[in-house]
Amino acid sequence: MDKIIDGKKISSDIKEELKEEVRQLTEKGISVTLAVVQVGNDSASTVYVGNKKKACEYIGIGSLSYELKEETTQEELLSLIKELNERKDVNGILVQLPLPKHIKEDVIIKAISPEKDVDGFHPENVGLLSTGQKGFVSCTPAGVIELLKRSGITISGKECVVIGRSNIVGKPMAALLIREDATVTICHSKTVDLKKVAKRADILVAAIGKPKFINSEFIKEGAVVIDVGIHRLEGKKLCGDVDYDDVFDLVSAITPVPGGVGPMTIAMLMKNCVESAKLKNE
Ligand SMILES: Nc1nc2c(c(=O)[nH]1)N[C@@H](CN(C=O)c1ccc(C(=O)N[C@@H](CCC(=O)O)C(=O)O)cc1)CN2
Repeated sequence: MDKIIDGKKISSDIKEELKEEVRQLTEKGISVTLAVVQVGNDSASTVYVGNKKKACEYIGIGSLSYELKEETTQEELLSLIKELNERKDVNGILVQLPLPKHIKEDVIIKAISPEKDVDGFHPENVGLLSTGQKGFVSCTPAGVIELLKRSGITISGKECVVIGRSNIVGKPMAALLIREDATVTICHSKTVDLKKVAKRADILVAAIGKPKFINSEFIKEGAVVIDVGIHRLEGKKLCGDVDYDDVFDLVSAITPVPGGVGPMTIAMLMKNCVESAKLKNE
């Protein structure tokens, strides 16, 4: 097993597999189309949306692009989603987050048809995951599971600690680890003695949103460390929630930032798009 978990390589393997799958679907007359919606011009979102469209193009997934201005109202966005829900030629809808402050994310997420919710954010899909049923799973945590499995890291029976309880990462991450038969603890800002709890982890998932917050004092020797954070430091260098250099000698495996979990988010989105097209044509 490599010590550095290469998300770039693993995501690129997944994209190759999906390319072949889409080729076979096309032969059967099944097309895959993702509608990509961005409201406003947050620079990071523009990069992510651009990378999603590039991935679609590479795999052979059609993409429809909607670049809406910052002042777009919630009603206008809801009306676009209604139109996309009804379109027979669209099987996936993605609304890039964060949305401008005047638009309620939960209202928008709920408006997307669960069958087209390739982000896995709709409460119906979240409910299916937490009750152990089939549905779309949020791409970042799904990507973490895929990284672990494809790196030969056993999850079953392991003590896993997830730091962060967001609806998009922390909570679905915990549900997925439970589904893989891990023993899971979720920590958050009110956790008493975070270092002590984190040090229990065989697999530690950091999704706190604080640059280089996790140092060697949080790590048990030999732990696997998965860093979900992405922060742009002054001078534009990227780092994660984990102080990579400080923990490196202690861990048995670790995801870098960039090149770890980030690229997996897009690969898993592509996987969900292909899945939704297959389900529609069953
Ligand atoms: N509708 C959604 N919005 C957002 C999601 C999401 O899954 N669905 N997740 C994040 C942003 N995100 C995808 O949209 C995302 C973040 C990071 C990466 C990535 O590949 N990161 C690279 C570094 C890229 C860079 O140079 O900035 C890496 O870690 O190697 C992909 C997707 C919030 N919004």
